[in-house]
Amino acid sequence: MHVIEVHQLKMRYGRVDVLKGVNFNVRRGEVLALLGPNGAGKTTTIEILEGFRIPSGGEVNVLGVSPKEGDESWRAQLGVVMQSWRDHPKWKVHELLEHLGRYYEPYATTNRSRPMDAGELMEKVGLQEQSNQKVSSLSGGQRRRLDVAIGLIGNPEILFLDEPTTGFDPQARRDFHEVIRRLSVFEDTTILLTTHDLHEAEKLSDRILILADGRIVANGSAEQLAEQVAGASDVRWMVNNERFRQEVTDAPSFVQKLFEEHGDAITDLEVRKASLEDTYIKMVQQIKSNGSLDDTLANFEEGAE
Ligand SMILES: Nc1ncnc2c1ncn2[C@@H]1O[C@H](COP(=O)(O)OP(=O)(O)OP(=O)(O)O)[C@@H](O)[C@H]1O
Repeated sequence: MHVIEVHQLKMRYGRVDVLKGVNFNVRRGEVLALLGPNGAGKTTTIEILEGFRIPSGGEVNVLGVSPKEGDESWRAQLGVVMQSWRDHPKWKVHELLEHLGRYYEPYATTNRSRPMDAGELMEKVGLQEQSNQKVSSLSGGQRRRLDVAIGLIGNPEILFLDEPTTGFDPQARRDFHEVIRRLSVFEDTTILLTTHDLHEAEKLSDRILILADGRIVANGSAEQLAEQVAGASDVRWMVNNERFRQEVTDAPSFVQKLFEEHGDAITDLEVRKASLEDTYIKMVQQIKSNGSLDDTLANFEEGAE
């Protein structure tokens, strides 16, 4: 079942078309990463799904409801972590979470208890030591952990995270990844996140969408995206102390031919699969220089979930 459906979504600010017809669906329990260069329209897309912006065109459904018509009980099923919040400075961390949690009490269901326990949540996001601290006294990374906790307090069906790990130290990042994995596996929470950290996207998500030039230009797992870009593997080798390097699509047969040709003269052979970063950079560069993707890369939307 699709809990998010986006069809021909368009958004125009003044004379600029930021979204030119975006299509994608998300299944329950899926973790989806939305990637794209600065200004591509990721926040715009997420905020339309949250009901905070009205699109210029197209159809959007979140839990079967058009966000602009979503009522309080619809909203209570969503968790939202926006790009930056600087609110509630005088509240203590645990008081704020308990206070916000009370809003969700009437929306508990047999399948989903609401709210989450504030104490357990603080532990989950690593804020137990700051429980009695005022929000204004938190560091940037601690404040971001609180933002994530605020997004989770209502035990949401769908969690929207806009660059959630900005300012996280490596341990906080790892803890956060664990929280997301557990939510997806044990709570069947659907998660849509934006990030500029491609390792994070690769590690966390079941599926990746790349938004560029107002459209979804890639849609698939990190491996599927790499396969769609020509030269999916990077082969490096040495023959007679001379270094060689080539990008190839079929690494095993290329390496076999190398050995047939040079035999034992080959040293230092290395085959590296294209990383998500390689794929991403290649796709975005191609769009910048051509205004579109090559035919080989185009029409991802045909196969969009
Ligand atoms: N309220 C607005 N009025 C006019 N233009 C806007 C508005 N909000 C966003 N934009 C423009 O729309 C484009 C997309 O912005 P958006 O914040 O959605 O991009 P993004 O992909 O989230 O970028 P980033 O990675 O930098 O966060 C940008 O060019 C931005 O300047």
